[in-house]
Amino acid sequence: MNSGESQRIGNGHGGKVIGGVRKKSGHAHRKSLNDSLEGEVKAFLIDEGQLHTYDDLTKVNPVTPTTVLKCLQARYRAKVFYTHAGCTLVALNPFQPVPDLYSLDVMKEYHCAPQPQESKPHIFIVAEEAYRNVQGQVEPVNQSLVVSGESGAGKTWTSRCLMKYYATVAACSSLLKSQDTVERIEKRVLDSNPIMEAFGNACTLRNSNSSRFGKYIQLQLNRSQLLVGASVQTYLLEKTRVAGQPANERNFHIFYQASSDEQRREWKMSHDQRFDWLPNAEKTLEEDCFDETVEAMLHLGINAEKQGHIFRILAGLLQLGNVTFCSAMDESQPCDLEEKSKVRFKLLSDSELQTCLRVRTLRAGKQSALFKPCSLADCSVRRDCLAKVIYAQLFEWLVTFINDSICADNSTWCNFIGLLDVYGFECFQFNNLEQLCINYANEKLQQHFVAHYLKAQQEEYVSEGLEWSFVKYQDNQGCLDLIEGIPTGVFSLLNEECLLNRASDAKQFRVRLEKELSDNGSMSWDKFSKQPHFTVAHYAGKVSYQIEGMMEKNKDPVPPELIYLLKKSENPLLHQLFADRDPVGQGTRGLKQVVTVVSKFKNSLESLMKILHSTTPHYTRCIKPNTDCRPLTFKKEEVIMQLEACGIVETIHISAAVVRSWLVRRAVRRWHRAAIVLQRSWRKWRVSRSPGSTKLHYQRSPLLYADLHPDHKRDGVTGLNQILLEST
Ligand SMILES: Nc1ncnc2c1ncn2[C@@H]1O[C@H](COP(=O)(O)OP(=O)(O)OP(=O)(O)O)[C@@H](O)[C@H]1O
Repeated sequence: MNSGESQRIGNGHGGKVIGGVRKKSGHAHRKSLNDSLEGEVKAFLIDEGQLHTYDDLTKVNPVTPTTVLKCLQARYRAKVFYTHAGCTLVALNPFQPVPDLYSLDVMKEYHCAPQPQESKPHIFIVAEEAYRNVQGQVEPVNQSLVVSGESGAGKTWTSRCLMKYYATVAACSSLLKSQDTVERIEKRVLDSNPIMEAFGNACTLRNSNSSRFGKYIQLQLNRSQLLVGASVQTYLLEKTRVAGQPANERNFHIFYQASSDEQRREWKMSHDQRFDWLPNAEKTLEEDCFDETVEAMLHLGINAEKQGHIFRILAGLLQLGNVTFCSAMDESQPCDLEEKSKVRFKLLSDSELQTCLRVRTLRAGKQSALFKPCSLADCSVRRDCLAKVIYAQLFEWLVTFINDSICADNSTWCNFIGLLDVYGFECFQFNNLEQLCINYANEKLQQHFVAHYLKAQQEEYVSEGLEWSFVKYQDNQGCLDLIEGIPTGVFSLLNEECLLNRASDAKQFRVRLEKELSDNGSMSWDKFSKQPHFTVAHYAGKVSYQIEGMMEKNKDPVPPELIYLLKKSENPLLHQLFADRDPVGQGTRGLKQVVTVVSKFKNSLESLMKILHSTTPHYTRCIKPNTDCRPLTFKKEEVIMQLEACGIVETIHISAAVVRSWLVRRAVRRWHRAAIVLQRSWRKWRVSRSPGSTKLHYQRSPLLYADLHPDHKRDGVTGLNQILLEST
């Protein structure tokens, strides 16, 4: 997401840009690649011809960064892009279409397979497992598919595949009498994608179709497990992009889609007018498909009239971006508008807009008001602020509209499968509030992963009376306390600072942080840095955050006079977007009702975590094999950094420990005996599957049966209440 105006480390070519944090020096990476090319590792790697056959990394022995990397590399070379890593599916991005990998036939194959987990690793296994869990009604019935990875790794692609899978296997409409495609709910659910991507994605240095927001999509299923609706929740749209794009990047796709020659004619804009907020317009991307966006909008009920309002707003924003200011001759007067800025904004009264951008209104009581000319810099800030607030509100309106169009009535659905597509860890040369929020979200998800899978599994074995040799895992609670702790976490202190009726002072805030948080092991400071900053040791690596500008970003103030102006717009949609907005309730210094960016983000993340905790999660880690997005190119250094950042080796260790240390080594004998009983009384068992394990639940203790049939062979173990099987 946004790194402000800061320059990013590397440019997508140098290999230092971080989505999954690059936490080690080059030297350290070389070391981790070569550390153990001896003994067991050497012996394992000797049979290079076989490495691509390891479809589950828990079968690799020994599990080291080198062995895991080599297997993935061999599979990639063999054009095998999915590999299990215990409870996680690793998806390597091929960066080119792979014929028949996601075809209808392949979907059917996985959907109809008696044991899908025995088929080749594929994202459809994850999809099918989740789907069968819903059918099996084993608690928790609702499912979450968590897709993570750095920018360009393939999260959006994966989410789209998953949605298409459910829209196919859980299709409801074939049962309906209406053949009208507009009516088809699954089509409408899929149509939400091009709209959200047009308005929320942009071409960045790392990905030509980068999602600039996080999203959680709930696919709603009825009692017969048919898709009857969906809802979308979005997080942290990078709205700063609308009013300024990092060098060599672009604005949101929709601006390019809607400013073709044909569209310009319609909006009465000259075909050669240049827009400051439309950089790199000469680049034509696959994503610039206006017709698809418009068609999807129509399907979802955004009719031609509403579309007209939307596109007029977008055209107005581009015009606004061309407004520039220069100092007035007389300093006591408002700044002048540059000559080229005298275009008409068309959405608001021109004279009122020009006043609002250049003159601050200070209210003293209800009646009297003082007018103060803004500085040159302030004028630009107000212009950008106007654009950001309009675009963010428009995006929110679209999401609400989409939800109204695809969400099923509460009485018609009973379970859901949620797809979470979130941004990976970010670490740029300069990091600010956006990165802190994103990295905080990743810490929460990592904790969820650890808590759900690792901790829960260890506890489960203990409660089942099974022998378990504990595997160490990294607990990131300390880091979370540092960020979200009340009253002395970074977020709380930041909010406190923002509520004080005084101008923000980065140095002062830095001193406050040091005073309150110096005993937290996850926080540190570079004593030689001139810029006020703090460094957080995230589970995926250290990230330094600039303090300058952080308070302003957190307050995200919108001058009340801009909101008053927007409320008066003659564009019905723009008017509607701001009709209920209280102009003074937001971002005005000193007011209690200030809702800061971090408190909003923390609240929405807490709701998301609650949902995730109430579901059975399935994790997919997307890996970007090279930073240049080149087809079928595997850069070891790039991959290993991502594997380390998402803790995949640790995950494999634990999954492998689960399988080897007790499933196979100690308790397999008991399972041999129980299996035969299972075959006879299968119907009495309920099966729940997640990658890496299968659980069979029975009302009575499986141990009762364990002694009856001593000679049957399968890999698994009986606990006190469950039988756990190793997935093959
Ligand atoms: N399975 C796949 N097969 C073919 N191409 C793929 C696959 N996955 C990803 N890609 C290619 O990689 C590009 C980047 O993928 P995607 O947009 O899904 O990344 P992302 O992780 O969502 O990135 P961001 O966080 O920036 O949104 C896609 O536009 C597509 O060209």
